[in-house]
Amino acid sequence: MAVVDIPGSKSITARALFLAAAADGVTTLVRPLRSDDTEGFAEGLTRLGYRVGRAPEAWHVDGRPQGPAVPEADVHCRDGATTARFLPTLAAAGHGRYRFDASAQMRRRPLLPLTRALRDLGVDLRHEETEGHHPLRIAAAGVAGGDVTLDAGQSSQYLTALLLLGPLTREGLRIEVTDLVSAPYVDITVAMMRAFGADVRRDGDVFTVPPGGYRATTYAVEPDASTASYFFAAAALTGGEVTVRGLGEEALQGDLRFVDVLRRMGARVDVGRDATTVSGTGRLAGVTVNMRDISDTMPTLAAIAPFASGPVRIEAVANTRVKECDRLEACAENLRRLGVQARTGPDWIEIHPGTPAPAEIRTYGDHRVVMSFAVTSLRTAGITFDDPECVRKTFPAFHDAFARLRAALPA
Ligand SMILES: O=C(O)C1=C[C@@H](OP(=O)(O)O)[C@@H](O)[C@H](O)C1
Ligand SMILES: C=C(OP(=O)(O)O)C(=O)O
Repeated sequence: MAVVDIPGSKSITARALFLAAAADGVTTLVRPLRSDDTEGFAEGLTRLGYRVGRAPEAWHVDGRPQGPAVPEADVHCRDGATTARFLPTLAAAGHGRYRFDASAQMRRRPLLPLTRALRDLGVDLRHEETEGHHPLRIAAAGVAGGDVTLDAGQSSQYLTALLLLGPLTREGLRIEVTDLVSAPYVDITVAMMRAFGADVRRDGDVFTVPPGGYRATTYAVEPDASTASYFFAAAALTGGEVTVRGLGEEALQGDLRFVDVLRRMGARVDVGRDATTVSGTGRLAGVTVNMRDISDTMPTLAAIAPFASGPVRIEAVANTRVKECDRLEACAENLRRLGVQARTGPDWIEIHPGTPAPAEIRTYGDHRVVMSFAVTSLRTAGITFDDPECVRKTFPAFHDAFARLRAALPA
């Protein structure tokens, strides 16, 4: 039996940094995630003139409701889509000239529906090279607010960015959403905005956010539920038992629902008040599952799928093609490298039972490809990675933590 402490949620840390920066007063973030994505977010805030103190257990942010403290800044968002989509939106509410760029990987990822919506709201925003991609420049002069229509069918982060902006506008925002993927992430956003003193109303597809800003607070960051999926999958695969502390009934993150998929496949699952336990039963059934709400866990399921007694089909995950890499193709390609049959369609992947053979996994710089196939390696000797350290994006100490887990699970 293993009891695991998982690092803080990337999504919650990123939102908390935005909210803290925009709030009136000093916010304390307890147990934030320390990883490339969140350090990059904090670094971006520092570039914009915010004071962010990063002590080991807690981060302290001096909020500035009036916006960035510097009239000009050049911000590098690294690989983080939360940074690359939320920070320009925060800057737009201030006054100054700001340039944002990102890594080659993040430059390939889209953000046009968001930048279009910001322009519709009167923001002077220009893409420097390719329309809808980083790098971009903003001549910020505050945002009046008003009505805007948004297609968030490719990424919920566009909607999160606009919602976070709402209280910082002069008149508030009314956002009509025509499509929405990864919906539980929007629930995280709304819950956290409320924790920072803002009001959000939802009536079907319409979100209304009145003006009024945010209040500083002390905010404790939950463990990351997407990261926890590798540890839960490991229990289901090996017949071991894994308890993740700090993720229970009250968890904000939709990705905790991954345990329901494991339960359908045959694992025993107990979601308690403040912890979740998965026990493998030796049974792993095939399953057809719609993962539109929890697609960060698609690679986790794909990586244990060959060990199921029947085919595993994962549907409604077209958006995973515009993540750190094209995850549908990366998963299928790597499964085939292991000698497992896998097929993909526009928004699905189907994996057949098989016995994975040793191979090198092509990671495409995607942390989730590494962490997912590390689970496969619990039952397949000789799996290596061309870039194992890309886990730094969300979990720099993953390999040590996973080695400890391996030692605690049935061989
Ligand atoms: O808002 C967030 O923090 C996130 C939303 C999801 O992205 P999409 O909405 O682009 O699917 C998720 O995949 C990502 O890891 C984090
Ligand atoms: C898609 C991911 O990250 P982001 O979109 O925040 O870069 C992820 O962590 O799986």
